[in-house]
Amino acid sequence: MNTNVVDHPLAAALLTTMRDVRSDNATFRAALRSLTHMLVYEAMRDAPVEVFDVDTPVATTAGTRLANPPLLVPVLRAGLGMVEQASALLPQARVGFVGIARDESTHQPVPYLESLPEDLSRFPVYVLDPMLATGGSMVHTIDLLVARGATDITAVCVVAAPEGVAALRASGHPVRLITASIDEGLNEDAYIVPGLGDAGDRQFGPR
Ligand SMILES: O=P(O)(O)OC[C@H]1O[C@H](OP(=O)(O)OP(=O)(O)O)[C@H](O)[C@@H]1O
Ligand SMILES: O=c1cc[nH]c(=O)[nH]1
Ligand SMILES: [Mg+2]
Repeated sequence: MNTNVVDHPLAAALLTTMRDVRSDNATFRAALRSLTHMLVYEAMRDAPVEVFDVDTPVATTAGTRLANPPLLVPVLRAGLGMVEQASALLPQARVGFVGIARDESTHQPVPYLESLPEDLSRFPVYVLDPMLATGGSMVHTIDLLVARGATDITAVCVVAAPEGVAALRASGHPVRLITASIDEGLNEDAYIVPGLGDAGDRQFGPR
């Protein structure tokens, strides 16, 4: 599995704002939006383009556009804070939704929403979720995508735990990972250390 840790001072500063326990909900959401911009920008670096003629006010020249705009899939709730910025960068992208809430005691993913196109065999798919902890929620999401024919999947996560990276790899699914950090690991509550807490709660308040 290909893993790309975005190494950039601006990304590191935004991640620091998100980690900081003193950042309020609005500050956290704003930093997540800006960091999503950087992660998606990096994730799309090698996206195939097609060339077409475009008329400037002066001449005709070669323009480019994405050959195959992706499907964006935010994992609710926390992934909602990433989708507006990703859509702004990719105005032709379609958006599907998956809702999963981790069980606090078992740490297993509990799915509650699935709204996806029937056939994903034609789309690159970008899954948006700030946190990859045990990997259970991401692997469940990717199971859904693969069942609909997806073969080109990118997980865009702000923070990943080594355990989550290993789970993604072990799933054997066709996925690559873009993240701003691979942290130390998980604590006894399966929270990422040092992490940033509960990314859903920090944007929207406790469930
Ligand atoms: O890798 P895992 O161990 O599955 O944990 C990661 C999941 O936990 C968080 O969601 P959460 O269940 O807290 O739901 P929320 O977004 O509604 O807060 C996060 O946004 C991921 O979806
Ligand atoms: O650290 C963690 C782990 C799971 N979900 C979160 O939001 N944060
Ligand atoms: Mg949460």
